[in-house]
Amino acid sequence: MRFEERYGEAVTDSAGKDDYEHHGGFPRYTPAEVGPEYGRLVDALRTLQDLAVSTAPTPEVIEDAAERVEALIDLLKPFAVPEGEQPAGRVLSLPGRGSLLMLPWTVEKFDAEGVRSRGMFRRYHLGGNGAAHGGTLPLLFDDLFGMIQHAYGRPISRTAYLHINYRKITPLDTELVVEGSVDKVEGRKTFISAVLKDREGTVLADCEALMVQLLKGQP
Ligand SMILES: CCCCCCCCCCCC(=O)SCCNC(=O)CCNC(=O)[C@H](O)C(C)(C)COP(=O)(O)OP(=O)(O)OC[C@H]1O[C@@H](n2cnc3c(N)ncnc32)[C@H](O)[C@@H]1OP(=O)(O)O
Repeated sequence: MRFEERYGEAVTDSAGKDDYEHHGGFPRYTPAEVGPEYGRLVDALRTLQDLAVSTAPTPEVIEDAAERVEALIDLLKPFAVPEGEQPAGRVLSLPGRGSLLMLPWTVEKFDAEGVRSRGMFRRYHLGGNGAAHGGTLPLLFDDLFGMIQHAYGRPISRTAYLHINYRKITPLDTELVVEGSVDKVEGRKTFISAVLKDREGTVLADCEALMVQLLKGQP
């Protein structure tokens, strides 16, 4: 069953029940409806990112590629919309919710007990010597924590701190799983932790964070 079918109702329900005054100055985010062509585009753009950082073309090919990318920019530019209206980041069924910024991982558990997501770091996440760049792990954890506290029913909050322990090298092109949950809530503060493991269950990294609920109008 697709994530949207399984969890879309719960996500929409909790978003609808929120008192929006408690969401600081954030726009209202709702799941986006898109056709299969959107996932196709995002997937192609991810492969393009992989190739952009892993190829050494001739000057002629680079020139040709630059012209094609510039043509793509001209095609998409007229469709720019304000934050919250773009599908990117709001398509729950797609890896990384359809956002190029996010890790292309797929959520497979989303409830008050926690969130679990599965996927791979790709070539464009390379740090050095075959390992994922250290800066890509906070992105994975921070986005997971946003979802964890949303699934828990907490209002939109911002990360006050995020502490990662890098326990082992995080490999590229290898299926991994990350899972976390709320540890405790104290007033505006939500303490969350999560663990990144490989398929054998080896811990690659663990992370704990404090997220602070935004006050009315807080950016
Ligand atoms: C559809 C899909 C879902 C979609 C879901 C979408 C989710 C979107 C989530 C977006 C997440 C982000 O953007 S995160 C982006 C990265 N983070 C940021 O940019 C945050 C920048 N920092 C800030 O804005 C601020 O510092 C805040 C909001 C975090 C806190 O400031 P504040 O509101 O003035 O609160 P303040 O009084 O300082 O602190 C409140 C309490 O927290 C404690 N506290 C605050 N900071 C810390 C800290 N670093 N370490 C320890 N404790 C701290 C204080 O001691 C206090 O405890 P006590 O005295 O009460 O005990």
